[in-house]
Order: sequence, then C-alpha cells, then structure tokens
Amino acid sequence: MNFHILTLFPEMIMQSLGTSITGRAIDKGLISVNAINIRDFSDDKHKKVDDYPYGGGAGMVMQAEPVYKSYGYLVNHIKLSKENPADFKKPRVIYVTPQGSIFNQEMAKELSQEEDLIFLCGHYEGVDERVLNMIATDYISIGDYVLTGGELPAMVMIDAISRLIPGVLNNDISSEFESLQDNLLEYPQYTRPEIFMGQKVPEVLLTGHHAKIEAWRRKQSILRTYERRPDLLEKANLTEEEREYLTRLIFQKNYDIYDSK
Ligand SMILES: C[S@@+](CC[C@H](N)C(=O)[O-])C[C@H]1O[C@@H](n2cnc3c(N)ncnc32)[C@H](O)[C@@H]1O
Repeated sequence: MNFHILTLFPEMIMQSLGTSITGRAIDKGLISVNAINIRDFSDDKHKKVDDYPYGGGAGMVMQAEPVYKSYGYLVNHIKLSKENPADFKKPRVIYVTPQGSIFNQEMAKELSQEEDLIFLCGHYEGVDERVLNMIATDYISIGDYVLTGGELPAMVMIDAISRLIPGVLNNDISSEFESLQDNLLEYPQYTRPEIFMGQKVPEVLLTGHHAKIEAWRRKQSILRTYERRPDLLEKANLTEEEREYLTRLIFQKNYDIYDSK
C-alpha cells in the first residue's frame, strides 16, 4: 500500500511514520510513505503558498495553484511507478478536514483495500475551495475539534490503515478480536505478574480452558461496551443469550440507581 501526502511539512510525516511499527512496515516494503512538499510547487520567489481570503476574515488560505501543481506531479509519479501502465487508476484524494465524515475503524478497513491513497493536508484557514472541487474525492475528519494542520489527522489515518495490512503486525489481527470490531470494545488484557499490588489476574485466564476464556472475554466485551460506549451496542451483533445478558446489566444498573436513592 502506498501513502502519498501533499503537505507543507513533509519532515513531520516522515519523522513520525518512520518509527516503530509503521517504520518497520516501510523497511519491509509492506507500505510506502511519500510526502510531497506543496511549497516546492509555488512560483512565488519567496515560496509563498497562502494569501488573504476574499471577502475578508481572519487567517490565510492555501492557494489553489501550488496544491494543483503538486497533485499533478504526484499523479504522474504514481503513473510512472506502475510496471504495467494499464494498472494505473487515479487514486482517491482525501482532504483531511474538520468538515468531513468522522473517521472510524470501518473506514480504515475500507481504505486499506486501496493500492494508492493521497492525503491533502490543509493549514492556516484551509485550502481554496476551487482546487478541492477539482481533486478531492473524500472529505474526512478525525473528530469534532479543530487542529492547526492536517498532518496529524493524515498520520492518524495512515497508522490505523497500515495496521490492517497483512504482515504489518506480528499477529494477524483479522482473526483476532480487537476494539470496535463488530461494534464492541475489547475485553480487559493482563500480562505477568499474576499479582500486581494485591490485584490478581482473573482466575479463568489461568485455566488454559479456551472455551471458558472465550466466553468470559465475550461477556467482558459486552460489559465494557455497555459501560464506556453504550452507543455502539445498537449495531453490535449479539446472540439471543447475549441480549439477555445485556438486559440484565441494564436492569441491574437501573436497580442500583433506584436502590441508592
Ligand atoms: C485550522 S484548520 C482550518 C479549519 C477551517 N477554517 C474550518 O473551519 O473548517 C487547518 C487544517 O487543519 C486540518 N484539520 C484541522 N482539524 C481537523 C480535523 N478535526 N480533522 C481533519 N483535519 C483537520 C485541515 O486540513 C484544515 O485545513
């Protein structure tokens, strides 16, 4: 999978994604990260890429021209990198913006199927709308807050997508349960020592009895999701028995509230 990032701060991207798990994935050739500096495509003698907004208002806006030129250069580069030109199709261009759909695990899974992805990182007050109309295919936000630039959102997304690519993690997570899969949070995890400051690891995890461990983990997942993200449960795929367990949890909570009054 090839990630391409149009940014004013390529060093920020390369430094961060070049370390830890994504760094190893780059070294192994499982992913590639190519950050293009939009400033290199400015015709201005001072390499300026922003200007005042038409109509007035605070802040500056990234100009259309350098963004469009950097995009053209990048698409050409991607085209030339294909051994067979017939394999080339224009990659999706994700403009990371607080005005986009909120990124989630399902989107990460869907995007991990692409061969190439382009991320456009805005700065200042954003990017001239006209170039967005021409090149952006997706508008994605990482949450309802405003950051100073699109580099962190692009990296958040690239990290989440990368770990879904086979071989990036040591274990294959497609067969492992983890948070947000099936709209449930992951069960609690423990490692050695068996007792930490008087707290013991739940007995069942020491039995080696796989079916019992699975059953315990599933219940813990439901309980945890109920306690921390009850909004997810509506879409969770629960059995009849699990629904009854959930009803008992809800009943118990209501009872506790009533009882404590
Ligand atoms: C200060 S923000 C501009 C916000 C813009 N004035 C608005 O109200 O939509 C600068 C850049 O940071 C990025 N950004 C900020 N918050 C983001 C978020 N929550 N998700 C994704 N990108 C974000 C975008 O690329 C944006 O162009």
